[in-house]
Amino acid sequence: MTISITQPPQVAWASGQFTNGPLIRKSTRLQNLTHVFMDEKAWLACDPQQIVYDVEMVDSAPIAGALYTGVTHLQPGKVGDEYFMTRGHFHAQREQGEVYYGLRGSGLLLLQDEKGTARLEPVFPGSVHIIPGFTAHRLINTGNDILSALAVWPCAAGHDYAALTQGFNLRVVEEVGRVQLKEYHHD
Ligand SMILES: O=P(O)(O)OC[C@H]1O[C@H](O)[C@H](O)[C@@H](O)[C@@H]1O
Ligand SMILES: [Fe+2]
Repeated sequence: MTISITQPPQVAWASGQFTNGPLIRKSTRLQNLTHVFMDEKAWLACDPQQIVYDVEMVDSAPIAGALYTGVTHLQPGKVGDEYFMTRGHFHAQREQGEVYYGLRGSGLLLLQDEKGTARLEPVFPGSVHIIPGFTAHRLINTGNDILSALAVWPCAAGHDYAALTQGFNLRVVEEVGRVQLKEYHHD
């Protein structure tokens, strides 16, 4: 019998930084987020090269039944008065869920079902978010520090961005120094 000990990937809980493991990294910049923020003029006035979020995920084989693990690091900032956020998506395989764990910073997880009903959960170090199937999800950074959250999701889930071209119905903005929610419908 041969026994082998394999070093697993390691993540530092306080920062969400991986220190080991086969990793894939992807940066999303303001220029990649066309029609994502409400204020088009403010978006055009921003530095297109500015990174909004980085995703670092464990490079695992997408075989049947497998899961992906990754950390999203969302920068603090705003476009106009709207806080930085991820693009957000439905899963291509709609029934597939996902789990997010807040690691650092503070923000909101926006969840929107297929009828367009939206709700929010606060994200903070240690928060656990069960994202059901048939639910679009987006992270929003309402704090002054990087918001980092670890995600675990089925490889089979895939991403469907096109289904959200009308955007999310709920927007999170800063008004007179406070976090405010706004209903928003694309015309
Ligand atoms: O795909 P986005 O909406 O840009 O979000 C960025 C990433 O956030 C999380 O880490 C999800 O688990 C990933 O599947 C997703 O790709
Ligand atoms: Fe997802």
